[in-house]
Amino acid sequence: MQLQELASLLAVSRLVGDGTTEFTGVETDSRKAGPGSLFLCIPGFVSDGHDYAAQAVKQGAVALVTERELQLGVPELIVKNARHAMAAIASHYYGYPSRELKLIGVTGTNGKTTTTYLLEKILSDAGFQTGLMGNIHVKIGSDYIENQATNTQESLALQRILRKMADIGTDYCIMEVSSHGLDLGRVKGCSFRTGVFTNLTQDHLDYHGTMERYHAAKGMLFSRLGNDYTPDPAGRRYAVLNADEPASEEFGKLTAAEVITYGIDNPAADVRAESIVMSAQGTTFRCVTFRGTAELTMKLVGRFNVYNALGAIAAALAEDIPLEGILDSLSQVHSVEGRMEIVDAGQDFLVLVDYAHTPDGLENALSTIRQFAEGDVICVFGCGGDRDRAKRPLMGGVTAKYSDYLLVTSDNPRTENPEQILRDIVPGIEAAGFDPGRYTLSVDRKQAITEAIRRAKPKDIVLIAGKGHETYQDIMGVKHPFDDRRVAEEAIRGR
Ligand SMILES: CC(=O)N[C@H]1[C@@H](OP(=O)(O)OP(=O)(O)OC[C@H]2O[C@@H](n3ccc(=O)[nH]c3=O)[C@H](O)[C@@H]2O)O[C@H](CO)[C@@H](O)[C@@H]1O[C@H](C)C(=O)N[C@@H](C)C(=O)N[C@H](CCC(=O)O)C(=O)O
Ligand SMILES: Nc1ncnc2c1ncn2[C@@H]1O[C@H](COP(=O)(O)OP(=O)(O)OP(=O)(O)O)[C@@H](O)[C@H]1O
Ligand SMILES: N[C@H](CCC[C@H](N)C(=O)O)C(=O)O
Ligand SMILES: [Mg+2]
Repeated sequence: MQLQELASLLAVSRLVGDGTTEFTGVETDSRKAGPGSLFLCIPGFVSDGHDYAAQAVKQGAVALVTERELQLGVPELIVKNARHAMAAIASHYYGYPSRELKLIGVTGTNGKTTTTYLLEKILSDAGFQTGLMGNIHVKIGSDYIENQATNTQESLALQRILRKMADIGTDYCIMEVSSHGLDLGRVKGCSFRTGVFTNLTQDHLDYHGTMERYHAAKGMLFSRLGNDYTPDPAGRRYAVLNADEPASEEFGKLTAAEVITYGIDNPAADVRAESIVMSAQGTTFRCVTFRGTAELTMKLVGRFNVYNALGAIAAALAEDIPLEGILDSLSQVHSVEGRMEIVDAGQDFLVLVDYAHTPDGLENALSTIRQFAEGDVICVFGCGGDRDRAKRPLMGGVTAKYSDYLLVTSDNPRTENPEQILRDIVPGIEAAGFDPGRYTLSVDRKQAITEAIRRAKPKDIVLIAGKGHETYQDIMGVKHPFDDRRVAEEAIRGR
């Protein structure tokens, strides 16, 4: 492709040098920029891509997209906003792949991974070729690539993945859309078929600053849904909204897409769960929809998973998948990796690994466990570093409310002092009036898990929260191998 072709994408841009310069690849990371590539200079949070342009040119980059003239001996396309330009360029370079498949985005504070997983199962069981993008892995055809990057990829990586999916004839791509992804324009250029909203509770205030701005970021997914009322079913757009969530009303107004709602409490929801019966083995409910009513028995536990199932059902019904088929698929799901996952090494108490890492996630996980607990509830948890600090005491308060014993430990401290993160959690535990003799603080997560398991008596439940499927612990930028499930198994065997 020639550089001048990209200049035509943006009205406010300026070409310096030979516009006919051909490039054969696009990169934002100088370390990967090879001969013949176009290097995009992105100003980041830690460093500025412009500072790496010279390195990229040295490695063979033949042209640059920049926000200021760099004069490095190669042609430059100077743009106002490199991040926005990246999204436009990525979409163009990869040939607008989201137009060649049906893209379903799931956003919300909690439940994105679970909902995408359920929807992918339903659609693939219905005979469609599916792709998946989320923070456990990226699935392209039958290839699974573990996702070590962000939940929602940068636009360049995202469009590249969508191109691969489109090329192998993928019918549906189901992806998690994070608030960072929306705010940083990572999904600009994505033509979404459907947006699904799960819920909005506190998280990521370090990034968004206020709940209002966090709310507004989530709303972007819905304001983006098509404005072009195509009568052809293939061109229709749907906003699948949780009718029990206050934010849904506004998201419904933001979108031109057809709104389909789901819920438990709101009787006006288009897809509802009635007569819910929950147990430690699973959940049964009557599913009342605009395409009939049927009963579902699923192995997923907790009221929050009823919501996740309803969101998936509503989105699948919009795709004309028969209700019986949908419920049949859901009844087969055992658990989603790292979400209320049982660790069984033959012990006489229950050990669960769950990804709850927000106050609401913990409230859901623990209140569900409390309903079934016959013995004590022992909870191991921590809070991630370089993330929302305001949620730390709240997480302390929630765990104190539902647990009999707490082991407060490190999650991913990242670049923060692990001891300080623990100190930020404690005021919430104290404010809840929790007995100081019933909690311990230790930055060593392995030790905390081992101690929790040593303490467990028959019929107790140990919840190890926060890291779910993660197979590493990020300490000062170094990812040390760590898997809560393996550590728990070892501790059980070592008892
Ligand atoms: C705050 C944030 O979103 N940061 C993301 C951002 O990093 P950054 O802006 O700091 O990038 P940077 O390191 O300063 O580099 C700037 C530019 O210089 C380039 N560079 C850098 C070094 C070099 O040697 N050569 C070079 O060319 C980089 O490739 C980049 O283009 O761009 C990086 C590259 O795409 C991301 O990996 C990184 O995500 C980090 C890992 C992150 O922690 N993100 C979190 C906050 C996040 O996005 N989370 C959401 C929320 C999940 C949820 O809902 O719970 C998610 O979607 O995952
Ligand atoms: N609908 C829901 N409402 C509230 N809590 C939920 C819901 N679904 C799951 N959870 C809790 O939140 C945790 C994370 O769930 P899941 O991974 O599906 O969310 P996510 O939105 O993908 O999270 P992330 O933003 O980190 O990608 C689960 O382990 C569970 O404890
Ligand atoms: N997508 C979330 C994951 C948090 C997982 C938890 N283990 C932590 O490190 O805080 C985030 O980036 O905030
Ligand atoms: Mg997720």
